[in-house]
Amino acid sequence: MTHTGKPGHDLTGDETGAPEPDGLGARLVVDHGTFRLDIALTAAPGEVVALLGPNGAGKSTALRALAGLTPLTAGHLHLDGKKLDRLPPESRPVGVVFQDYLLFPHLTALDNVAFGPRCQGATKAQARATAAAWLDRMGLAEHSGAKPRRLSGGQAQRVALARALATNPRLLLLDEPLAALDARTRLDVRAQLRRHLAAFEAVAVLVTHDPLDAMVLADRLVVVEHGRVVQEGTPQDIARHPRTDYIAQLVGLNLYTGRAEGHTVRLDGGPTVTTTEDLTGRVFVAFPPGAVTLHSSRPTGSSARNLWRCEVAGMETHGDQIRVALTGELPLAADLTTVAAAELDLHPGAEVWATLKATQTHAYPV
Ligand SMILES: Nc1ncnc2c1ncn2[C@@H]1O[C@H](COP(=O)(O)OP(=O)(O)OP(=O)(O)O)[C@@H](O)[C@H]1O
Repeated sequence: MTHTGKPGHDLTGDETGAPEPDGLGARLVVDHGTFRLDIALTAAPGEVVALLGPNGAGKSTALRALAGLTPLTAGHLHLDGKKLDRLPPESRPVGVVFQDYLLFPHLTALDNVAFGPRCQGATKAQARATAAAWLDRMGLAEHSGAKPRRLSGGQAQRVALARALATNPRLLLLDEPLAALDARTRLDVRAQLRRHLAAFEAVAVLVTHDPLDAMVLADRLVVVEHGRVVQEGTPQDIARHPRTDYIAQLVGLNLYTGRAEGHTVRLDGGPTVTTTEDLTGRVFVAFPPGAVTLHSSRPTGSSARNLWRCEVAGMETHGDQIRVALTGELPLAADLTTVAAAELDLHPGAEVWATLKATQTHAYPV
């Protein structure tokens, strides 16, 4: 991947008169009645950024604003130093892969891909040659004469990607690129898409509410909730240091805030937790559900510094484990094997004791 490693882009752009760097520099403000999107978004050429967030967070609105399908209420949009705000969608150097691909049903795969170059002024022969090269690169050469209805979901996805890339976009937008695929196809297509995105030298922005897609496909995640950016960083950084409940749930962690004094954190409105980190002041404390051990009676002689009395609020299968939701002194999720759940005679309302080793917790400043 061709990371330029450029430091933070100028977000204010023309407001300061500073030249805009290559890549994407945007502040997208869109008013939809009671909903307001207001996010800053920057990306260097070669970077893949995922907008991740729950339903209704504003991800699609952001994508539509980048594509020019929804006008900005305020803010700005620069790409490779050029201002795009007022350009109509068809004049923007932007390629879009829509969630359901939106291939032209009456055109062959080849002509679907040739459509963009044709619109850009290529002759029919040139456009078809470009399209054939892209289909070949996508491993679809033998399907070039097929109409979309004869293509599998994974093949249609690649045709849509080829169609977007055939126009040489400086910004590639992908809206939930894998959502239309079944679980098995998804795995393959995700791996292929990752390779194509890695080879793409301009900016790619994808929208997803699937954390796995985001983590596998993107170099950087921008998490959006209620129209605002709540956290951004590398997938590893976000998984290790979630800063909202939504992100903690996505990455499967129990997350709390509190005040640290050395190795002890007094959780907001809750008990204390002993951690390995030595911190002072406001902190987050996170730990995985698998780090919690449950006991049917108060354990004696346990070396765990963290011991809480809880009540089982609910249980559900989670992979090959049982995830137990607990209330009480400290609301938390615990994962245990089916055998362990049976031995503990767990059921909603059951009283249990939870222990957690300090070494399994992770504290970091708010
Ligand atoms: N054209 C529109 N007019 C009015 N409100 C809109 C319009 N488009 C979206 N909204 C509202 O804006 C908010 C954000 O919607 P958006 O589709 O951008 O969210 P999202 O994060 O993409 O969600 P999802 O994952 O469900 O697609 C929602 O409250 C939605 O109802």
